[in-house]
Amino acid sequence: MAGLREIEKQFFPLQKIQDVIDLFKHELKDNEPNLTLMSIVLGVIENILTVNRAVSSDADKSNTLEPIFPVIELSTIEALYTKFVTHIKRSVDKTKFPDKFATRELVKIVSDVVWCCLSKSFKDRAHLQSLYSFLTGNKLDCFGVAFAVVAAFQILEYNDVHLSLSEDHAWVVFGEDLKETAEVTWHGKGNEDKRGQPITASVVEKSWLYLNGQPVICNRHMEVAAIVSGINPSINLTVDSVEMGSLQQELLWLLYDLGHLSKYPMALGNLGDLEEISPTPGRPPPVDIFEESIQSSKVHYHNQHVYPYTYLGGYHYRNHNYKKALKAWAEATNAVKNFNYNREDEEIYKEFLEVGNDLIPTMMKHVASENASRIHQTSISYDPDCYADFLRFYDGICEWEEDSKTPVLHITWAKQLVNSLAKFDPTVRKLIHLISEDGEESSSSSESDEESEEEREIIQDENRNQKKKVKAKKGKTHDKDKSDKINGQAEDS
Ligand SMILES: CC1(C)CN=C(N2CCN(c3ncnc4sc(C(F)(F)C(F)(F)F)cc34)CC2)S1
Repeated sequence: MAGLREIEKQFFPLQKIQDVIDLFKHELKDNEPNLTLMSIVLGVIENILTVNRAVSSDADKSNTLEPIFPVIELSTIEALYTKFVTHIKRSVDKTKFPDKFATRELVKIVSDVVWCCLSKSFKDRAHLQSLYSFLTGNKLDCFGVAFAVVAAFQILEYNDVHLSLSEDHAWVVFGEDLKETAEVTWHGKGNEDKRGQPITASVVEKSWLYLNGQPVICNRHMEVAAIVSGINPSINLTVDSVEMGSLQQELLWLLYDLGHLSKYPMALGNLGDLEEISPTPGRPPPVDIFEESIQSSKVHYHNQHVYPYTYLGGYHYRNHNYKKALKAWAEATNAVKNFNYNREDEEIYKEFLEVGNDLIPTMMKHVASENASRIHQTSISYDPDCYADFLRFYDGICEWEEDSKTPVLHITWAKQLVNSLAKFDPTVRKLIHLISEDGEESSSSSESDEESEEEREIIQDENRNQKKKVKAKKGKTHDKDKSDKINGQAEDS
């Protein structure tokens, strides 16, 4: 790939959101959309609208209706574009790699070409995902490094190297019919990077971090979807740039209409979140988009993705549809239960920790206070479906922990389970049938005192097991802050 093509230059200067949409529309018509150009353009705009927000000295535009979209000059973009292309072409001697397809050795070299320029400072800050961040600040986050490697291979004219995405990690696939894999970036904190290594079946099996072999394998158009999905409109922890959010939303609808989100559940989830914040007239409601995300995971990834359900659960929780939230969360643990939890799966652990120990307890409290004022029948604490989904949520967490090297549950989980369980009315606890996987039914019409006796046994078992586990864990290595918590708990309990 040489310098910018004449046709690309004609879109500049970019002066409004529509100009960016037009540029992306043009690039997406091409079977080799220019990843480097689009990443730099989005990075420049994001930087101006979130990091270095220009506030005019006279009437501060931010309090008028007038948009503050920056003017993006061709010269700015071309200088950065040339810098990246030159850096890549100067660092890789293609004559040594005559093959049409990339080799593992070449993937490692290109990963090193990106890696060697990175500053060792913070990597999990916001706005470090684009080539703009790489070229102006020598900083990239985990996703950004993997994307930069793929963009570099496009410049080197290899069309077999593509981005492979799980729900918390990125790597590349390459070679004839993409059957090779390689780590090109790091993951998480305190983990040695494994760059250059293949992702083997034993690493992938029952691993959420590698989605049990069902990652999103991108083509060039889905790689454009990944950089659009990776746009971060946040100005700070509480304020988002309206213009950046609108640009992301419109670009995601463009990609959606072209069919490039159909196999990308997280991008659909991101779009659903944006539609909740600011609905686009004539477009489907957020729940339909979250449903498409779930369907995409079912159809293309054997329902192994978890985030589609937590997107939906979060949406229903925020909108006080507590019954539907519980159903989505039960389906989320139904997906995660097939994995074995390990120390690199912390992100999904934190999701479920928040659901089990914050969102559900808050919901049950909220509902309890509502009960006083509302007719009982409609409340979730009287609804057997809700109770069943509540139990399925925890059953999935327990099955996730089974056979895992790293424990999931600790005393706080058991305490919150007991608190939430007690918020369901005793009558509702008689109305459900517990059917085990081998179809064996346990009677549900048992007398309440027998039932509550049985439940007391379950809870006592749980506490006994927890105490055993907590004692055992004292000697076992675990992720730092959790073991501190557990040891702390052990003292209290
Ligand atoms: C339901 C949620 C808690 C709300 N946001 C969620 N996101 C936000 C967006 N997000 C994503 N959205 C689009 N694409 C990707 S690729 C990716 C990743 F593979 F992990 C990477 F590349 F390592 F960072 C992450 C991610 C990660 C998950 S999950």
